[in-house]
Amino acid sequence: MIALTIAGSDSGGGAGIQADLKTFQELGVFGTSAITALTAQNTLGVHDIMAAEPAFVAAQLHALFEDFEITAAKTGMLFSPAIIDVVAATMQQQHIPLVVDPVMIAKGGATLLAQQAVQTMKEVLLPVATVCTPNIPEAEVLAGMTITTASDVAQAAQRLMALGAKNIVMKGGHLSGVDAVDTVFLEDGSVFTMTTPRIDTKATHGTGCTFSAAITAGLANGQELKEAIIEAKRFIQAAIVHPLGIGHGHGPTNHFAYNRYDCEVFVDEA
Ligand SMILES: Nc1ncnc2c1ncn2[C@@H]1O[C@H](COP(=O)(O)OP(=O)(O)OP(=O)(O)O)[C@@H](O)[C@H]1O
Ligand SMILES: Cc1ncc(COP(=O)(O)O)c(N)n1
Repeated sequence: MIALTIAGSDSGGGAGIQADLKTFQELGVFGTSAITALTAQNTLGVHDIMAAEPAFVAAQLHALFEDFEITAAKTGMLFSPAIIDVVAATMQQQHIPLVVDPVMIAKGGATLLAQQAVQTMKEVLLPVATVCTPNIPEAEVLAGMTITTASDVAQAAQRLMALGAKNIVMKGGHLSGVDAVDTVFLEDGSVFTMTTPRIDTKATHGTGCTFSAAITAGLANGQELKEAIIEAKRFIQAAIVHPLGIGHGHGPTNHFAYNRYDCEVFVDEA
């Protein structure tokens, strides 16, 4: 099976294209990539960004879809309105599941999505998203509201679905509490939460990239969306529980942990 990631390169290897390809590999999927930007980055932060020309992003996508039977794709850092336009136009023509991880700001605070690109993301990318996986700050920006309670989470998810995203995973990594709880809103109206113990660690660089790549790998393998989302939560939990101890800042998660450790994900249907 073949999956595609459309995202930025993280020279430090913990997030972006590198995290996505490692996750695809671990989950038994052949990974292809269209790179939207280069970042000079490590676990301490982003030093510099060089965006790709939108036409070159289009050229990469054309080369991939011309030759490969890609069965699922994901987006990560897209940086500019023009790159989002290219990606949305391409994905509109491809009838495969698309996971949109609406990456905006890196852990260290660097801007990975230009301010003026938020509107483009809402207008052209969310309508082609099979599933969108915002963290709380991203959901606040896209839904245009503050999120503090569970009912805010539900209202924000409804707003993103109204913009065209078919299914939503609201990630709870940025909330407080003893557990890391994600809430999933599916197209058929069903809602469920996924709960794992919150791990007290600094090694959470690229958690969102890894999680969305794992969902994409599951979809590429032909799993049902719900099954792919729950399996992705198991994957990211294993990757956080067993950090690698690399770098001096927010270290990368451990993409090799999944097949070696068994983590429980508690699923609660609302
Ligand atoms: N400390 C933690 N312990 C357990 N699970 C966590 C922790 N932090 C995040 N997660 C889980 O990791 C996944 C990614 O969530 P998160 O909210 O961190 O995404 P993100 O902010 O987009 O990540 P990033 O920007 O680092 O790529 C979610 O399933 C979330 O519940
Ligand atoms: C190329 C790229 N894509 C995504 C992230 C987000 O990951 P994080 O929020 O953990 O910094 C990143 N830092 N770099």
